[in-house]
Amino acid sequence: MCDKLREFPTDVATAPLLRLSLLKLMNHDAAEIDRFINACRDLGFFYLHLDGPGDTIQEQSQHMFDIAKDLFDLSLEEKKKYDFSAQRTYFGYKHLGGSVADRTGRLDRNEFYNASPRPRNYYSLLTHGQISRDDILGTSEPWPAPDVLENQRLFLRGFMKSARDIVHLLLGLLNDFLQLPKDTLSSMHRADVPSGDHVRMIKAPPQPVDDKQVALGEHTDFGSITILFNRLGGLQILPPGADATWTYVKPLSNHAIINIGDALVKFTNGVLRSNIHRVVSPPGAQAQYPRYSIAYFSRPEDDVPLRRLEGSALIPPLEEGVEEEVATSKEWIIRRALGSRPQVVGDDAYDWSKSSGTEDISRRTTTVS
Ligand SMILES: O=C(O)CCC(=O)C(=O)O
Ligand SMILES: [Fe+2]
Repeated sequence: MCDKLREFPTDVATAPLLRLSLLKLMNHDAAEIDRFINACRDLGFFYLHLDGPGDTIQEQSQHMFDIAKDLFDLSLEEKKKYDFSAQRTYFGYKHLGGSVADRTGRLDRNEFYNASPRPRNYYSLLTHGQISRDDILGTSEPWPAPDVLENQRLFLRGFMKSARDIVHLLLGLLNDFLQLPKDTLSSMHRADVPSGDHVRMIKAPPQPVDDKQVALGEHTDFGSITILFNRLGGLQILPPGADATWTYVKPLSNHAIINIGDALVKFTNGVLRSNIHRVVSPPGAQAQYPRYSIAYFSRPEDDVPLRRLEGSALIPPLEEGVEEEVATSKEWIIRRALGSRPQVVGDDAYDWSKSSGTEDISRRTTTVS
């Protein structure tokens, strides 16, 4: 399949992510499931080979890149009409430099747009029986959206449905591994209940050769599982351990990049790992091109408390004396997503700790598991 990957330099070290097969996981191949579990525990990042059952989402992801290009080609004035952050939502547009990207207070070098699968009044329509419960992913954007997205609403919905199917397969396998009561994880990710699920389109322009900075600041993802499509390098992960150094994740054709987010770390008291990652300028000759990426974020339903789950012998108890600071999924995401935006939280955006997630657990510098 032609997916416009550009040549990745051969002299750059890359992260040794496992390459897992969607087909094998769907077929409950025991060895593949073991590899999957190891990937979720050790790094929290892996490649998912999509050929076969993932052909549709691969095709959809190609089209998502076209949509992203059309979207970001709009004028800044037009795009800013869809910045709703003053209304304390992370849905909508974030302009270039709209968030703090590192501890020294430098600003990011990317713009992005978070598109929700549901119409703004989806839940009230649902309550009043005006749309059916099995109209799983809604039919429009929750907030006003530019025509380039409005016109693609059905398509976006199809893409998100494909992504959700993969997420639910993976949640089911994790549920089995953790020996949690059946459907514990999937029942916290129901499609017809409010959640922060969305697709993000990102664009990072080429940076001045002599002034390259972090394009997207280091973070762990806030939710459960992320499905990411990359064509250019630039994504880097920080493996566990005190001596770890940033390592590029090389985009592979016919593969998505999957990673675990904070919610699964909290649910499992650190059995699963949410890896710290960031985006820098693409390596080598790739740096001259604008970098687009597409991410689907799956998050627990808004009201789900992010805390250790009961009911699994595999999830260790909290350490003696440790009390969990419990936030709901929605509170956690709002704090993290908007906490680094000066436009929303003022000077607090420069206090890195105020928008942090499970990074300290992710480093694994104090405990060995
Ligand atoms: O653009 C990428 O490759 C990664 C984006 C990312 O980590 C995010 O949006 O959370
Ligand atoms: Fe991320």
